[in-house]
Amino acid sequence: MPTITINNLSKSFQEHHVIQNLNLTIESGDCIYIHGMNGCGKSTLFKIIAGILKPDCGTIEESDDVEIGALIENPGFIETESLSYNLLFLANLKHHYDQNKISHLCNLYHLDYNDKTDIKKYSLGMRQKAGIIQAIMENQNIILLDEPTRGLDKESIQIFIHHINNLILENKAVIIASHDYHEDMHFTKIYKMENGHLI
Ligand SMILES: Nc1ncnc2c1ncn2[C@@H]1O[C@H](COP(=O)(O)OP(=O)(O)OP(=O)(O)O)[C@@H](O)[C@H]1O
Repeated sequence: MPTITINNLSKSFQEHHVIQNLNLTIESGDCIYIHGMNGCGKSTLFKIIAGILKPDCGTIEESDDVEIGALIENPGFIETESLSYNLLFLANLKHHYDQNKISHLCNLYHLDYNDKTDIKKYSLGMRQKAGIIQAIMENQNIILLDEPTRGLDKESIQIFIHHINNLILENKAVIIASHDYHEDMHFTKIYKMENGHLI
Protein backbone atom coordinates (compact mmCIF):
# COMPACT_ATOMS: atom_id res chain seq x y z
CA MET A 1 0.00 0.00 0.00
CA PRO A 2 1.53 3.35 -0.98
CA THR A 3 2.43 5.28 2.15
CA ILE A 4 4.47 8.39 2.89
CA THR A 5 5.56 9.09 6.46
CA ILE A 6 6.99 12.51 7.23
CA ASN A 7 8.82 12.95 10.52
CA ASN A 8 10.11 16.13 12.15
CA LEU A 9 10.39 18.02 8.90
CA SER A 10 11.86 21.53 9.01
CA LYS A 11 12.64 24.09 6.32
CA SER A 12 13.82 27.68 6.62
CA PHE A 13 14.55 30.34 4.05
CA GLN A 14 17.36 32.38 5.60
CA GLU A 15 16.02 33.23 9.09
CA HIS A 16 12.42 32.50 8.14
CA HIS A 17 11.33 29.16 9.67
CA VAL A 18 8.56 28.10 7.30
CA ILE A 19 8.20 24.46 8.35
CA GLN A 20 9.08 23.34 11.89
CA ASN A 21 9.10 19.74 13.13
CA LEU A 22 6.15 18.83 10.92
CA ASN A 23 4.74 15.29 11.00
CA LEU A 24 2.30 13.80 8.50
CA THR A 25 1.32 10.34 7.30
CA ILE A 26 -0.27 9.88 3.88
CA GLU A 27 -1.91 6.52 3.15
CA SER A 28 -4.07 5.00 0.40
CA GLY A 29 -7.63 6.28 0.60
CA ASP A 30 -6.68 9.49 2.39
CA CYS A 31 -8.30 12.69 1.19
CA ILE A 32 -6.39 15.38 3.08
CA TYR A 33 -7.30 19.07 3.15
CA ILE A 34 -4.66 21.59 4.25
CA HIS A 35 -5.59 25.22 4.74
CA GLY A 36 -3.77 28.17 6.21
CA MET A 37 -2.89 31.80 5.65
CA ASN A 38 -0.97 33.06 2.63
CA GLY A 39 2.68 32.25 3.06
CA CYS A 40 2.19 29.66 5.84
CA GLY A 41 4.17 27.06 3.89
CA LYS A 42 1.66 24.85 2.04
CA SER A 43 3.44 25.00 -1.33
CA THR A 44 6.81 24.59 0.37
CA LEU A 45 5.57 21.38 2.04
CA PHE A 46 4.29 20.06 -1.31
CA LYS A 47 7.58 20.89 -3.03
CA ILE A 48 9.47 18.95 -0.36
CA ILE A 49 7.14 15.92 -0.63
CA ALA A 50 7.46 16.02 -4.44
CA GLY A 51 11.26 16.11 -4.15
CA ILE A 52 11.63 19.54 -5.81
CA LEU A 53 12.98 21.15 -2.61
CA LYS A 54 15.26 19.70 0.05
CA PRO A 55 14.27 19.94 3.70
CA ASP A 56 16.82 21.22 6.23
CA CYS A 57 16.13 18.26 8.47
CA GLY A 58 13.61 15.52 9.07
CA THR A 59 12.79 12.36 7.13
CA ILE A 60 10.34 11.39 4.41
CA GLU A 61 9.83 7.64 4.16
CA GLU A 62 8.10 6.32 1.07
CA SER A 63 6.97 2.78 0.38
CA ASP A 64 8.41 1.35 -2.89
CA ASP A 65 5.07 1.58 -4.71
CA VAL A 66 4.60 5.36 -4.27
CA GLU A 67 3.98 7.29 -7.52
CA ILE A 68 3.59 10.99 -6.83
CA GLY A 69 1.58 13.30 -9.07
CA ALA A 70 1.68 17.01 -8.36
CA LEU A 71 0.13 20.31 -9.35
CA ILE A 72 2.08 23.00 -7.51
CA GLU A 73 1.63 26.72 -8.11
CA ASN A 74 1.34 27.51 -11.83
CA PRO A 75 1.68 24.40 -13.97
CA GLY A 76 4.66 24.69 -16.32
CA PHE A 77 4.12 23.74 -19.95
CA ILE A 78 5.95 24.12 -23.24
CA GLU A 79 4.07 27.24 -24.27
CA THR A 80 4.44 26.92 -28.03
CA GLU A 81 2.99 23.40 -28.16
CA SER A 82 -0.56 22.02 -27.97
CA LEU A 83 -2.38 20.41 -25.04
CA SER A 84 -1.87 16.85 -26.30
CA TYR A 85 1.81 17.49 -27.12
CA ASN A 86 2.41 18.78 -23.59
CA LEU A 87 0.55 15.95 -21.86
CA LEU A 88 2.25 13.25 -23.97
CA PHE A 89 5.64 14.92 -23.45
CA LEU A 90 5.18 14.83 -19.65
CA ALA A 91 3.79 11.29 -19.70
CA ASN A 92 6.67 10.12 -21.88
CA LEU A 93 9.18 11.04 -19.21
CA LYS A 94 8.11 7.93 -17.31
CA HIS A 95 6.99 5.77 -20.24
CA HIS A 96 3.94 4.29 -18.61
CA TYR A 97 0.81 5.98 -19.72
CA ASP A 98 -2.36 5.20 -21.60
CA GLN A 99 -3.13 7.71 -24.33
CA ASN A 100 -6.84 6.79 -24.24
CA LYS A 101 -6.92 7.60 -20.54
CA ILE A 102 -5.32 11.01 -21.14
CA SER A 103 -7.84 11.75 -23.89
CA HIS A 104 -10.68 10.59 -21.60
CA LEU A 105 -9.46 12.93 -18.82
CA CYS A 106 -9.41 15.84 -21.28
CA ASN A 107 -13.02 15.05 -22.27
CA LEU A 108 -14.00 14.84 -18.61
CA TYR A 109 -12.74 18.40 -18.06
CA HIS A 110 -14.17 19.66 -21.38
CA LEU A 111 -10.76 20.18 -22.93
CA ASP A 112 -10.31 19.19 -26.58
CA TYR A 113 -7.47 16.67 -26.71
CA ASN A 114 -7.15 17.18 -30.49
CA ASP A 115 -6.99 20.98 -30.24
CA LYS A 116 -3.80 22.15 -31.96
CA THR A 117 -3.80 25.59 -30.28
CA ASP A 118 -0.56 26.48 -28.48
CA ILE A 119 -1.09 26.12 -24.75
CA LYS A 120 0.09 29.73 -24.25
CA LYS A 121 -3.29 30.79 -25.67
CA TYR A 122 -5.18 28.83 -23.01
CA SER A 123 -7.14 30.64 -20.30
CA LEU A 124 -6.15 30.38 -16.62
CA GLY A 125 -8.88 27.79 -15.96
CA MET A 126 -7.97 25.72 -19.04
CA ARG A 127 -4.31 25.64 -17.96
CA GLN A 128 -5.37 24.68 -14.47
CA LYS A 129 -7.39 21.74 -15.82
CA ALA A 130 -4.38 20.64 -17.88
CA GLY A 131 -2.34 20.85 -14.67
CA ILE A 132 -4.83 18.65 -12.81
CA ILE A 133 -4.81 16.13 -15.67
CA GLN A 134 -0.99 15.83 -15.71
CA ALA A 135 -0.98 15.14 -11.95
CA ILE A 136 -3.39 12.21 -12.37
CA MET A 137 -2.94 10.84 -15.92
CA GLU A 138 -0.22 8.29 -15.18
CA ASN A 139 -2.21 6.48 -12.51
CA GLN A 140 -0.24 8.22 -9.76
CA ASN A 141 -1.33 6.97 -6.33
CA ILE A 142 -0.36 9.97 -4.16
CA ILE A 143 -1.62 13.19 -5.71
CA LEU A 144 -0.66 16.65 -4.41
CA LEU A 145 -2.89 19.47 -5.60
CA ASP A 146 -2.02 23.05 -4.65
CA GLU A 147 -5.02 25.38 -5.16
CA PRO A 148 -6.51 23.03 -7.78
CA THR A 149 -9.80 24.91 -8.23
CA ARG A 150 -8.16 28.28 -8.89
CA GLY A 151 -9.75 29.71 -12.03
CA LEU A 152 -12.22 26.85 -12.49
CA ASP A 153 -15.87 27.64 -13.26
CA LYS A 154 -18.66 26.18 -11.07
CA GLU A 155 -19.38 23.23 -13.37
CA SER A 156 -15.69 22.34 -13.60
CA ILE A 157 -15.39 22.47 -9.81
CA GLN A 158 -18.26 19.95 -9.52
CA ILE A 159 -16.54 17.70 -12.08
CA PHE A 160 -13.31 18.00 -10.11
CA ILE A 161 -14.97 17.14 -6.77
CA HIS A 162 -16.67 14.08 -8.27
CA HIS A 163 -13.41 13.02 -9.89
CA ILE A 164 -11.42 13.30 -6.66
CA ASN A 165 -14.07 11.42 -4.66
CA ASN A 166 -13.82 8.59 -7.23
CA LEU A 167 -10.02 8.53 -6.98
CA ILE A 168 -10.35 8.07 -3.20
CA LEU A 169 -12.76 5.16 -3.80
CA GLU A 170 -10.02 3.69 -6.04
CA ASN A 171 -7.72 3.89 -2.99
CA LYS A 172 -5.59 6.75 -4.28
CA ALA A 173 -4.46 9.38 -1.77
CA VAL A 174 -5.17 13.03 -2.57
CA ILE A 175 -3.82 16.01 -0.64
CA ILE A 176 -5.34 19.37 -1.42
CA ALA A 177 -3.96 22.69 -0.20
CA SER A 178 -6.47 25.44 -0.77
CA HIS A 179 -8.24 28.49 0.56
CA ASP A 180 -11.50 27.09 -0.85
CA TYR A 181 -13.24 24.39 1.19
CA HIS A 182 -15.61 22.19 -0.79
CA GLU A 183 -18.20 20.48 1.42
CA ASP A 184 -18.94 17.77 -1.14
CA MET A 185 -15.35 16.58 -1.11
CA HIS A 186 -15.02 13.49 1.08
CA PHE A 187 -12.07 14.66 3.21
CA THR A 188 -10.75 12.12 5.68
CA LYS A 189 -8.31 14.49 7.44
CA ILE A 190 -8.35 18.28 7.74
CA TYR A 191 -5.33 20.27 8.90
CA LYS A 192 -4.60 23.91 9.46
CA MET A 193 -1.01 24.92 8.75
CA GLU A 194 0.20 27.40 11.33
CA ASN A 195 3.64 28.31 12.68
CA GLY A 196 5.20 25.60 10.54
CA HIS A 197 3.04 22.78 11.95
CA LEU A 198 -0.08 20.95 10.86
CA ILE A 199 -2.81 21.26 13.49
N1 LIG B 1 12.54 30.02 -2.64
C1 LIG B 1 12.20 30.79 -1.61
N2 LIG B 1 13.08 31.67 -1.07
C2 LIG B 1 12.75 32.43 -0.02
N3 LIG B 1 11.54 32.40 0.60
C3 LIG B 1 10.63 31.53 0.11
C4 LIG B 1 10.91 30.69 -1.02
N4 LIG B 1 9.79 29.93 -1.26
C5 LIG B 1 8.88 30.30 -0.34
N5 LIG B 1 9.38 31.25 0.47
C6 LIG B 1 8.68 31.87 1.61
O1 LIG B 1 8.18 30.83 2.41
C7 LIG B 1 6.90 31.19 2.93
C8 LIG B 1 5.90 30.09 2.57
O2 LIG B 1 5.63 30.13 1.17
P1 LIG B 1 4.62 29.12 0.49
O3 LIG B 1 4.60 29.43 -0.97
O4 LIG B 1 4.96 27.75 0.91
O5 LIG B 1 3.25 29.56 1.18
P2 LIG B 1 1.73 29.08 0.89
O6 LIG B 1 1.17 28.62 2.18
O7 LIG B 1 1.71 28.12 -0.25
O8 LIG B 1 1.05 30.46 0.48
P3 LIG B 1 -0.23 30.81 -0.43
O9 LIG B 1 -1.46 30.44 0.36
O10 LIG B 1 -0.12 32.28 -0.62
O11 LIG B 1 -0.09 30.03 -1.72
C9 LIG B 1 6.57 32.55 2.36
O12 LIG B 1 6.87 33.53 3.33
C10 LIG B 1 7.48 32.68 1.17
O13 LIG B 1 7.84 34.01 0.94
